[in-house]
Amino acid sequence: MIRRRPPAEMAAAHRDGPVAAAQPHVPVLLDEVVESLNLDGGLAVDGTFGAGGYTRALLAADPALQVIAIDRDPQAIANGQALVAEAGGRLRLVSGRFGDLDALLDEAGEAKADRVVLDIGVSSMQLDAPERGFSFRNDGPLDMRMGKDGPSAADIVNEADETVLADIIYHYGEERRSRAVARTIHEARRRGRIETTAQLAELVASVVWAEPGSHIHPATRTFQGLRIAVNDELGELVRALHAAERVLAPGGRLAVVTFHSLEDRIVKQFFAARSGRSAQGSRHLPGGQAETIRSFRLVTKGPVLPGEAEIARNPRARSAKLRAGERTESETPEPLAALHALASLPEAARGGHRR
Ligand SMILES: C[S@@+](CC[C@H](N)C(=O)[O-])C[C@H]1O[C@@H](n2cnc3c(N)ncnc32)[C@H](O)[C@@H]1O
Repeated sequence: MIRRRPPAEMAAAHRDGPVAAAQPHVPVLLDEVVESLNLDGGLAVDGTFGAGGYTRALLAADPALQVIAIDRDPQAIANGQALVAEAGGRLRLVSGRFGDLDALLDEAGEAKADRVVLDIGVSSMQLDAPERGFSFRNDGPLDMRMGKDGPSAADIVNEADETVLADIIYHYGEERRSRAVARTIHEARRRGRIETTAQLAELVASVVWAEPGSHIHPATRTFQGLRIAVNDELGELVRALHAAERVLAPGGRLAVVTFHSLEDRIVKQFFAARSGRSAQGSRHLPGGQAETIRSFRLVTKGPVLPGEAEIARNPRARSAKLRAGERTESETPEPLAALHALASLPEAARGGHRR
């Protein structure tokens, strides 16, 4: 593995080097991500620019690397302009969704990439800004959109059928009391629109009780479910994995960091199918044999987890998992239908959101 600088030195460059600055979002598994990408010049795509933590480290770790960084949040793009200026022509910042990664690359005049990295989820800046409506800890409008387009959480909470709400909260939030939560919301909205995060958190807390000894707020799972639905987070992830598979040059690498089991299951199954570790996605040949197209070789055999020191420094890292693979020379196989199914709600919920 070509490592241009040892991780400690790289981290120091990341903190103190010419492209270092105060950061509101602490990057998770940073050294592990950079190492898993095995940088060697060419073009890297950071699909989740956020506060620029990964992009900054990639630029610092490999002076020959060009980076295209994507984010769907206009605020992240605006904040990133300072880093674009510092990077001396090596960084292009693109507004868009990582699910459209290949189309965005095409628009930037690039057909292939050598590295793709995704750090799934919300940034601390998004979570901590009450006006973005992601958190029940600070009252704010019930928005939760990472971009500024499409229905907000308030639209879904106030307009979706009760069964659709229950499905979102159950499947994307993994909340066992989903039906009770959906019923309570349905009844409350007859009295008026639910507009703020505190209003919703209070409604949820009236029917979901904190587990004994748990510090988790009773509304955590409901908020997670709504956030995933509002931003189509799992659908975006599935589209991005397939897009990365199409754009990566042979020998190119894909690294993905996830923060909960729904996301990790998708990434794990993708790499398992594409590296031939599971039969999913095998093509059946005449005569009945199955042929698996191995489009990736696993770089990480299992998930890479943060160490105790990182978790102590940054508690948000505690549920992070990194998986990485290297693109082989094989053709790009058919998309994995099973992954799209994993990202979708059951039939009842599809299209059930009345606008
Ligand atoms: C966890 S943060 C990334 C933090 C970044 N790695 C850093 O070190 O600063 C995730 C970012 O990805 C963005 N994002 C989430 N889903 C996206 C999507 N489908 N397309 C583009 N950006 C997305 C969010 O807006 C957020 O800024």
